[in-house]
Amino acid sequence: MRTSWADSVANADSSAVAVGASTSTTYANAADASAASAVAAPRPGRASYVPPHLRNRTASSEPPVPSPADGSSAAKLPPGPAALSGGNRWGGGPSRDMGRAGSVGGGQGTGGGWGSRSGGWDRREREVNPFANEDETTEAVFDGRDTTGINFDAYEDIPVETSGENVPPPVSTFSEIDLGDAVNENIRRCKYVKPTPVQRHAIPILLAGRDLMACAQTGSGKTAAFCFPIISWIMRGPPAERQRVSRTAYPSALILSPTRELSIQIHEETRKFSYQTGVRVVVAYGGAPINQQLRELERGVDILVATPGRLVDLLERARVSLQSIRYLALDEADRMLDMGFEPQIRRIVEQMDMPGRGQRQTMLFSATFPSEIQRLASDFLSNYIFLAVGRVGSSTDLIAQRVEFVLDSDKRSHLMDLLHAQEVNGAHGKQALTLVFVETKKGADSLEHWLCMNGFPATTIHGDRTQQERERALRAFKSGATPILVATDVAARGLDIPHVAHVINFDLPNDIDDYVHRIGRTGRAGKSGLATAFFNENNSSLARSLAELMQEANQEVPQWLSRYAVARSSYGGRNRRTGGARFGGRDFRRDSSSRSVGGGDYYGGSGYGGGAYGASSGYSGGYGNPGLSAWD
Ligand SMILES: Nc1ncnc2c1ncn2[C@@H]1O[C@H](COP(=O)(O)OP(=O)(O)OP(=O)(O)O)[C@@H](O)[C@H]1O
Repeated sequence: MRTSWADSVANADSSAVAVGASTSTTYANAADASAASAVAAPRPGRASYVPPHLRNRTASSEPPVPSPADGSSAAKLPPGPAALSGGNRWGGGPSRDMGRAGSVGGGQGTGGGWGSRSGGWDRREREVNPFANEDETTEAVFDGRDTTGINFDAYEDIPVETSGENVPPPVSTFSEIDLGDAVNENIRRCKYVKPTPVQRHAIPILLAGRDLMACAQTGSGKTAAFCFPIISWIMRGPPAERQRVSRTAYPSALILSPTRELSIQIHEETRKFSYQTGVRVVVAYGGAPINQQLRELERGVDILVATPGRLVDLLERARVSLQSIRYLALDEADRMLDMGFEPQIRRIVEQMDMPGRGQRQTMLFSATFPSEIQRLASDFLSNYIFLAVGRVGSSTDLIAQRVEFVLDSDKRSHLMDLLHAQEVNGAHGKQALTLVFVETKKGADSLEHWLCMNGFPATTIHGDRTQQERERALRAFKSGATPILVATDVAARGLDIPHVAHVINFDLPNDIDDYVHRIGRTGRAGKSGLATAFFNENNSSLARSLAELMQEANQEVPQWLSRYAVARSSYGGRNRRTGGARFGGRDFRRDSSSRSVGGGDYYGGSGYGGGAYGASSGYSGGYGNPGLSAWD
């Protein structure tokens, strides 16, 4: 495999520049008043992994921890999945939570006292601190720019729509939610001051044990929205049945994501959120040696973060069983259910040993949710709530979008002009990161080479690179050692890279949702960002949806683009977004027309109808063909 020149440079540099996974210094001063440090207790001498719900177990005669007088903690807790079904749905066997610290009399089997898990943390003292060093190093490289341009209040006025039966009310603060002391402490460590809108709505819904399909803008904190409830539930939940078949791991929660890098990132985030809770998180993804992942699994796992391909491998080897799964989260759920992935997901969810819908809690999250995919997704959900924060599939107003008409033959020189201008005016700080999206893996290699030859430090990430190369490239980019990353869609979704100032769509995607995810790599967590797209005749099928999207996001639409959009419409161009300014927080269940098979979708177009999704969208190549795909 080729090793990129830039990577070698970056590799050398990165020994001097440690990479911070996620910096949020803007949220300094965060201190949830109710947060209190979890107290580590002496470690009992146990050799094998013990799941969190059993770790505090002492003598069965231990008195229950009394409920707080003010009724906080347990009193505030809504009934969870177990309570909803009248007890332990998963365990069938004898109750194993007797004497567990935090087990409160009168609870519904779930107990309370989330913050009182005060003993028996056999692993906590050895746990590597996932917060170590991240702020100082990254901020040193980025010149403290994280403190500028923050506008988290930008999300305040965002329209929110929920549908479904008995939707639990939203909360305004983390302390209202009472996720437990240890999680609260981690929220403080993450410097999250208050929940984002999707968190305000989704967390209470999930804590109430409800299934959820949630759609919220890129960079708006969806990861924490599903991680916090999962961690809290596992900390306090009823014991899942664990048949100790040798070497088979029985996770309680499964988080699936479409790319290796995203799974790695979710794992890192989840480790932070669950630090010192005793909840053990393991990641499994393709392209990396399986033996190490097997060893990690053998040590025990509560939350398994995985890509579908590697998970199927582990299931086939009987090294993982899904029979104890109580929480299933699909991140980038619309991608997980598109043509490339759906069969694999169905196999994992419906044909292995995972409890059926209604027997587990299922949560689907994405920034885009085409109605056709919603329809498919409903197979996995039970009496679910649909939550839309912002316009479904819209970009945030925080991202300034520009579209320029550039012929293919002029793209490179135009790119160079942009990069030079960026360098000269320093508009985005001294270490602004630029992410350049191209359509093909070959195109990515060739552009990276050309940039490097012209003195621009670039690296690349795509499906033909080894996993090691991919991770090295991403590290070099994140750290600023190689501030230009040329990428295919493998980097389009979910990646949270704090200092991306500019996303350039060198080649526009065929599908507007891909555009939404790509530009969403900038303008995250309330920060502003810039997205530039090179448009020409070859992209005319995207003109209408692009113009509408820009309009919705209060961006100036060039007249020439409007003309393309109109021309496209009059030729009956397919467009999923002809709903225009209509609020996209729409549950497909409420749109009777969307029920007809092959009919128009919510957006008024027919792009998704009759299976057009995927086939017409460029997914058919890279994503649709698992053999060629990096999506494993
Ligand atoms: N309550 C909060 N306060 C401050 N920052 C937050 C909060 N919640 C999340 N963040 C930060 O916001 C950033 C974006 O979060 P996240 O990656 O979960 O977004 P997302 O909605 O999943 O985006 P995408 O759709 O691109 O996957 C992260 O850096 C995260 O640490």
